[in-house]
Amino acid sequence: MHVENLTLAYDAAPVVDGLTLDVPTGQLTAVVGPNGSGKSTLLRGMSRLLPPRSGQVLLDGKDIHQLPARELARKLGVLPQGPVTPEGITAAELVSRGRHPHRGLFGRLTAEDDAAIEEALAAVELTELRARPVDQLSGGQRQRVWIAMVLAQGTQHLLLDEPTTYLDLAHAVDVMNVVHVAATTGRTVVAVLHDLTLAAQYADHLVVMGDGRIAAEGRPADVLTAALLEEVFGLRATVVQVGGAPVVVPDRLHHLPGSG
Ligand SMILES: Nc1ncnc2c1ncn2[C@@H]1O[C@H](COP(=O)(O)OP(=O)(O)OP(=O)(O)O)[C@@H](O)[C@H]1O
Repeated sequence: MHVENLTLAYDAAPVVDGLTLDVPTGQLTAVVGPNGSGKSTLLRGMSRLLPPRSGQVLLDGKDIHQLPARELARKLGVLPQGPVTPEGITAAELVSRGRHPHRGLFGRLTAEDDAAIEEALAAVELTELRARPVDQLSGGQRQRVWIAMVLAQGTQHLLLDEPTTYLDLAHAVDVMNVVHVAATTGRTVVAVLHDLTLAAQYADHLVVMGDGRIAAEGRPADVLTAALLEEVFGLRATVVQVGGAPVVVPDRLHHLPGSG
């Protein structure tokens, strides 16, 4: 996947500003950055939810806006920020919607569809809750159902906007493990993440956004430095290496009122 000189806007001012990004194939790319830096907007632009002001997004060498919707849905799975759950739908029904792009003329689920749905539910440990209405699940369980839906779609490319929102740390790690497995089995994953430590632990490639542009990108250990955190996030922190990946320890004293 390649983003070329992409500019995105909701009104006059660009929110993503002439951004170029070569997404490494078959790897996990994490996009981090302060609130409002344009991460979700970038993902919307990459998934055709928002048309570009200028520039383009290429998938397998083709402009995503030139691809028929069904073909795009077979190649690209998207977890948007805050997806709206249809009323009364069960977990298994919602996950089965991930199979829509693959369904034939009469729309019946095939054995292959059933297997993909079961595998996705199991991957996020929701098999037992499959018959429950999604609007009766906890925020974290609901988030996992949506992730299962995207996984069931079985696409080569995945765009995930904050997949670990609402999740406790153990479930966040479980979901990141699932995402990591997807990447190690050849799928290309781009995930917006807020937790810098999780991002650094899992990402092959880290993209740091600041003000609609890429402030830095590369291997997490090279990118995530104290100087960058101060410059882009306005955060004073110490970065320590654990198991070869950087861990961010905020220097909270600098943020306490009256601490100067
Ligand atoms: N639908 C919209 N209409 C108008 N402006 C928007 C819309 N969505 C986002 N914006 C603005 O675009 C800018 C970037 O927002 P975006 O959601 O892409 O940032 P983000 O980096 O994902 O932030 P966060 O970390 O808070 O989720 C912000 O200034 C935001 O107010």
